[in-house]
Amino acid sequence: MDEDTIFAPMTALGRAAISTLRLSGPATGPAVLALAGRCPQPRKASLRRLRDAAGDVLDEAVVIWSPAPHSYTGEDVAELHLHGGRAVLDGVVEALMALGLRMAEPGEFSRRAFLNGRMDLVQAEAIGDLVAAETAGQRRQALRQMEGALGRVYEDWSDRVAGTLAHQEALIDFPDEALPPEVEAILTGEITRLTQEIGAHLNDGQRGEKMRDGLVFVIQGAPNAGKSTLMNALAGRDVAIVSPIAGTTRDALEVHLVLGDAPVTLIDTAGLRETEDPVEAEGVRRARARASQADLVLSLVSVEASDTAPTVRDAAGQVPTLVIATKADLGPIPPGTDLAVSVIDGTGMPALHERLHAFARTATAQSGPPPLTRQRHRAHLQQAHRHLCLAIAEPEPELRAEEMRLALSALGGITGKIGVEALLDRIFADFCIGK
Ligand SMILES: Nc1nc2c(c(=O)[nH]1)N(C=O)[C@@H](CNc1ccc(C(=O)N[C@@H](CCC(=O)O)C(=O)O)cc1)CN2
Ligand SMILES: Nc1nc2c(ncn2[C@@H]2O[C@H](COP(=O)(O)OP(=O)(O)OP(=O)(O)O)[C@@H](O)[C@H]2O)c(=O)[nH]1
Ligand SMILES: [Mg+2]
Repeated sequence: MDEDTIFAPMTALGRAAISTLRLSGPATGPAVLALAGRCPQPRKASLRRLRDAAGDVLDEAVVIWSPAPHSYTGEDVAELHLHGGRAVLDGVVEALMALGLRMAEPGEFSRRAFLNGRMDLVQAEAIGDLVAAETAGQRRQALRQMEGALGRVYEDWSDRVAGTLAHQEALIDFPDEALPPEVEAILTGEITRLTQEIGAHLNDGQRGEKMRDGLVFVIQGAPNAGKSTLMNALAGRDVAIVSPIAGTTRDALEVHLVLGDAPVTLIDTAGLRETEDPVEAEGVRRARARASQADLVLSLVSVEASDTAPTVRDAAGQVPTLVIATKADLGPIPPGTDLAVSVIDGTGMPALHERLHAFARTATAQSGPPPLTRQRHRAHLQQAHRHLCLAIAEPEPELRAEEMRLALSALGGITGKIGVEALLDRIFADFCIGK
């Protein structure tokens, strides 16, 4: 399969100034020769007319030919930068298929780059993240990971476990040799340090995962508290229907915001109350479900209402909650609220913005060593951590070495140096065609 020569559009399909295709694999050179008449100089942009098998001109294109291994995939690669258009693309695709090339699967170019040793899995995942990045914070995190900072952390742990494993095996193989008695203590000390470092990385408040996936803020409160009005004000547009009738919002409505560098999904929900109406009751159920999964609940209490702030705070349970008095223009602020706002006269809105920014900043803070960025890494690290803890507690040298081998293979699976085959489909299937 990797002997195939593949091609795909690199740019999204549709009307655009340029559309690009790339080819990768051993038949790239012959294909360029067939389309462009001759092969251009390596890694120099050259302008060529592309022709189909019948000799009809398809387009003029800037062609870049990069022979292996000096290319993105590490194979022979060519890029065709076309004026494009539907008929041009169709013509080029038809010509390439006739030459025995096939369309690439999503992520197949990057998969080949990985298999050819051009990047490790953590870097490949970072490229996917960079393509998807929507905020400056996500971009910085992905770039840092792409440049290898996170992979190096995992490589370093992997090397250290391998080192202690080698010593552990020496203890097994040469039990009677004159190894200093403190060797065992040194090994245990090193494994303990490793569990502490990995433990601290796992226990980082999910800052990296939250930067990558985005934070979720849920607006909750009694009917008519002003939830939809506040959602519209924070979104800066008219997303949700607002009315003086209690029970207006039924479905949870989402908007995407960028607070500082962090992506945030803000969700407006149905007002919480006991109701006979099955549709509204389902809305209330969904509101509670969303709030229980949130990073932050904005719990709204109208100054007109009789329910008190402490009751509202208790209702939110474990989730961090900001209790906000709404409609501050209509009366005195109830005690126990964190903040009072009025969307009518603007009271408290700058303060609310600041609180939300501060929360997002803290929850995704990027200072210090690179944070954990995805669930896949977390799962491997949890396994490695568990096996290292078992190794510390294990008195039997052979069994201890076995725990360390399991820890090593869990760590190796992160960067892809060990036991990787089964992972590839999962990782690269999420990529775009052409990446
Ligand atoms: N036109 C174009 N833009 C692109 C890409 C691409 O493949 N083509 N990339 C990907 O989709 C990214 C850049 N990644 C790349 C990484 C390495 C090489 C490469 O050919 N490296 C060689 C030669 C380096 C050099 O010219 O100095 C090497 O490392 O040996 C190319 C692209 C983003 N922009
Ligand atoms: N005076 C004043 N009225 C407000 C303010 N915010 C909202 N309202 C009014 O309060 C009423 C209810 O507002 P909504 O935003 O629809 O309330 P809700 O919490 O989404 O209500 P449900 O969707 O029914 O749960 C509307 O008539 C709004 O115009 C405010 O800050 N001051
Ligand atoms: Mg509403």
